[in-house]
Amino acid sequence: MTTTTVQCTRTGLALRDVTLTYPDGEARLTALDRVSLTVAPGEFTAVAGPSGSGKSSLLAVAATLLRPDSGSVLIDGQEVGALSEKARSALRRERLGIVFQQSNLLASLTAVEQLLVLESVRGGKPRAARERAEALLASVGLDASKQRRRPHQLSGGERQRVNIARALFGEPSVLLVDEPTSALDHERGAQIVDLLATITRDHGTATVMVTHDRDLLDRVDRVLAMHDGRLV
Ligand SMILES: Nc1ncnc2c1ncn2[C@@H]1O[C@H](COP(=O)(O)OP(=O)(O)OP(=O)(O)O)[C@@H](O)[C@H]1O
Repeated sequence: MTTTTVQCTRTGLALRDVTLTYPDGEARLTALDRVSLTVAPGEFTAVAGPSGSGKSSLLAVAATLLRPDSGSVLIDGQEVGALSEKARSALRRERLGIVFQQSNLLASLTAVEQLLVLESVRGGKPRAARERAEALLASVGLDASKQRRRPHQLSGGERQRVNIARALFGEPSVLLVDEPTSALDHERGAQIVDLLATITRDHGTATVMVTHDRDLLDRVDRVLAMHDGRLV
């Protein structure tokens, strides 16, 4: 019998010597060039760099959505490359929270339902799940009336808060966030980054935020610069 639930302690995220290439006509384009990175639980790391430097590719590999050509990815000490597709998706569900650049909220669902839909997939107890979803949304700054709104009735910053709460709903060890401030003005962007810093501390997540907003980098524990697929 194959076990899909991964039993391991929280040690965060590690990438070791990761290289990723994409097909580019006859040749291959190197998007990640021997990248190594460790993010401990409770640590908030930003990856900054110009457009095309490989930031989203780094996040996709860490999110186990792309397999690197070589090197390894460890989530809570578990080597991802060694896992079957089924075990990888279980690991993703149980260990990873992902906030994508585009808000991929479902148009017909209220904020609280965006979280509850995940629980219905998991088959948990509805009442406890609702209470937890409401508490999480409140903790990211959405009051009861906003929790009942659909995405088009919320501002960009509020939608981003729903995205973040949804990513936290599965109690992830590793939180991966792609350009969370790109659609926001400076003040709202700063509030979102401060929120991510608080979450990292309170939930003990190993958080990686990709950004090219240099003004917000003094709010994180560590900044890594990406250039031409390399971390420098
Ligand atoms: N699916 C793909 N097929 C081929 N090349 C790709 C693919 N995705 C990305 N690339 C290339 O890989 C390199 C890294 O892209 P990536 O999206 O990781 O950069 P980025 O730093 O996230 O950029 P941005 O800040 O503009 O989002 C770029 O040269 C890009 O053109």
